[in-house]
Amino acid sequence: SDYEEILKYYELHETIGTGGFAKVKLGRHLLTGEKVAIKIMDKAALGDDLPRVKTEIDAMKNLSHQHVCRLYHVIETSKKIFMVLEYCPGGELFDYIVSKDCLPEEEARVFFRQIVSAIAYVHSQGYAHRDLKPENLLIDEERNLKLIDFGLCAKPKGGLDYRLNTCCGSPAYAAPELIQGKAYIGSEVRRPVFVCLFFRFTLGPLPSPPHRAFEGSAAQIHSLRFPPEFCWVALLSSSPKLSMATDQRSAVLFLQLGHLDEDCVRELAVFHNQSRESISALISEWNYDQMSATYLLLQSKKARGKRIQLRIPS
Ligand SMILES: COc1cccc(Nc2ncc(-c3ccc(C(=O)NCC(=O)Nc4ccccc4)cc3)c(OCC3CCNCC3)n2)c1
Repeated sequence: SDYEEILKYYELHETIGTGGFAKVKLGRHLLTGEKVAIKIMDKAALGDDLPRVKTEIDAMKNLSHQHVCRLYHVIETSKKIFMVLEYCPGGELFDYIVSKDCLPEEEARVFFRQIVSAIAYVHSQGYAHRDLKPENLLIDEERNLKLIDFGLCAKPKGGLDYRLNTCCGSPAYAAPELIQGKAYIGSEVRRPVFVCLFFRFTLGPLPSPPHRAFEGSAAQIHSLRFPPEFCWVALLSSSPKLSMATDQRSAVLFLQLGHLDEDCVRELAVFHNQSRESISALISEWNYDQMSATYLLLQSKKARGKRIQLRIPS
């Protein structure tokens, strides 16, 4: 069956989300005990959207950043594609904001910085996300944000400055220039909704269509009853450019990828009864198979201060 291969390495548990053509189940990696999110796509249902999934998988293989959800393992069978991804126990940012009614400014500021850092990084790798919304921002165990995407990301052929025309993403969160059908540059589209969602405001009846509220002068924005003390106008200014300082830490991460974590390599070498050199060579191929998935999950476990002991499957 199509589940034979995935069940060799993971337990499958309840469904935690369904997107357009994907179902996401909670899983557990047998060797490390780590929870994972397993995105299951049916190749027939994907139809001519299949290339977009390949684009997403290639994108994920090139994206390694502390605020972008990590891809661990890809398994393809005759009918299905399984993507084993980082599980975020905190769920969606959207639910978190609603549950707290409003975020304290300091917390909103930290989240906002993490989003800008993730987006700047994704852009620096030549990708435009194109469906940025609170449902696609998840909270990890340290209450940091992780950017995800349900396969809408685009790597414009003409590079990032190529003028994208397809109006995509979710209308409710779209920036004015998108709704007005203007050609836009993927990396410059405004994100007014984040300013709203993050700053204390009571969810009054949004003027319809919602994006109208962000046009023009600050006066209209008061109609959203923004507390005046927030200096948000700069973010909603008419020039869409957000200066995105890429986060230096992601560069460090890339360097780390060059040097594998000795403890994790040793644990795998012992488990597989192989030399550390042969294990390091296998991991460094980054085939997104069981070897690299186990290495990444051990590294994540170690980063959280947990023991990295591989279990002999019972
Ligand atoms: C505790 O209760 C809860 C409750 C809810 C969730 C969780 N946790 C939890 N952890 C992990 C996931 C997940 C991670 C990655 C991807 C993905 O598709 N990556 C691909 C990707 O990131 N591309 C990409 C990124 C950046 C640039 C370019 C491409 C898909 C799903 C999840 O999903 C559940 C859905 C539910 C519907 N809304 C969206 C999330 N849920 C936990």
